[in-house]
Amino acid sequence: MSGLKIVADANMRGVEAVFSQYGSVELVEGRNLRRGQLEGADVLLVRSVTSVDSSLLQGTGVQFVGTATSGLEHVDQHYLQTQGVRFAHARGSNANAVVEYVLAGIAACDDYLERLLAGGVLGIVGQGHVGRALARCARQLGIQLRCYDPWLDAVEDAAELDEVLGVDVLCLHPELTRQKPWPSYHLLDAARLGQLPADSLLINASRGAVVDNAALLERLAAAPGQRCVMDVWEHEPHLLPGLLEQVDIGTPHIAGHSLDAKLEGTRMLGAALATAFDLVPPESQLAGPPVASLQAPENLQGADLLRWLLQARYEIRADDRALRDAVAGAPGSEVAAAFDALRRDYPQRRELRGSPVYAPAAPAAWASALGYREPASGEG
Ligand SMILES: NC(=O)c1ccc[n+]([C@@H]2O[C@H](COP(=O)([O-])OP(=O)(O)OC[C@H]3O[C@@H](n4cnc5c(N)ncnc54)[C@H](O)[C@@H]3O)[C@@H](O)[C@H]2O)c1
Ligand SMILES: O=C(O)[C@H](O)[C@H](O)COP(=O)(O)O
Repeated sequence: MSGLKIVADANMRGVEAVFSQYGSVELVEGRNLRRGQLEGADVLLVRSVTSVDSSLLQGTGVQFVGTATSGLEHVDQHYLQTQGVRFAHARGSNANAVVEYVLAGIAACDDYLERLLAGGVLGIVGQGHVGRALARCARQLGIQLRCYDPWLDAVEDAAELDEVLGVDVLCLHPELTRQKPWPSYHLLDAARLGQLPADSLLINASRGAVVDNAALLERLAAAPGQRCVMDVWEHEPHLLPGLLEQVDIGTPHIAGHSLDAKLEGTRMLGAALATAFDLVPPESQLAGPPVASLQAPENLQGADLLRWLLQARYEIRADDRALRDAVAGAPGSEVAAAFDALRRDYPQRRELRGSPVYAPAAPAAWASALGYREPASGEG
């Protein structure tokens, strides 16, 4: 079956290259997608900003929904199932991008990188694609870990939540769920925020509502030594007034937005559509342009060298500045549009993983931890 009508979020990299072999591709703005725009559509491809449920799909002919994301709470999967609509997601496509974001955040905040390399402890909540990838990388860097994911039977470096809250750097990577007995919604409420060591770093790159944002604002006011990196916000694209000013680094939900991750998400959906409709696999290989090799400064070693490597491809402070500049002085009603615009027009970011890097002073384990490689001879 081909000649499909495919409606896709315009912010899905490579979507025309992959999907035009299966039919016509119409690009739409995902945040405000309405049922009327799905007239005649067979396939709907979304990102996290589109709620996919009966109010969007009822009465349409959509037979396949794909989301180029890991988080799935914007999709009513039960409704899709009852309607016989096939569903695909892109879990794992952006895991490494988030890992690189988290490490860049740690490296950019005070001396947390030094603390972790000197025996400090990294806590990870959630051991799915992102949490496991972060744990694997941290182990290879020699960092001590405490991991918590009560939904899984086997977790390496497992610890109870109370112990995980007591670490130097706490990273949140659960999916957003209200399901009992272990909901992640408001997992960090006022009481649990109060359990964090007063000089610890909290990083949330999962979903905003995993942390009670009002309680976080109070915590940051009451514990001036508490550091915080926030990529996701409760009720985004709206921000709780005053919260951005209190966090050390704030970004507009772009932790997973490397070009490499976006292309991989599109590729995964193309492969899933081909399987669902028994079509030939996508022809497009969807690789980003080659990246120039990196050469580490010879005078750097230890944490300074690692910090250089972590920031060579991704400057997290630039994303923080862009968000602050965009919302500074903007009336509340314009903050959401500014937040969405930053995501829509996000600059091309490449991953360190797969990059050619010349860093002879780096321990061999770092290359496998971070996934970079030695440049081939003559590679520029
Ligand atoms: N900021 C970004 O750009 C970005 C990028 C990718 C993913 N995400 C978010 O991060 C989440 C994790 O991504 P992933 O790819 O690892 O998803 P995943 O589905 O592979 O893993 C989610 C994990 O969370 C665990 N979990 C659920 N409730 C929990 C709880 N109460 N406590 C601890 N663990 C719990 C699950 O058991 C699962 O192992 C996604 O669901 C998505 O919402 C954000
Ligand atoms: O869940 C995910 O995979 C990420 O949060 C994803 O990057 C969300 O970004 P969006 O789809 O809205 O661009």
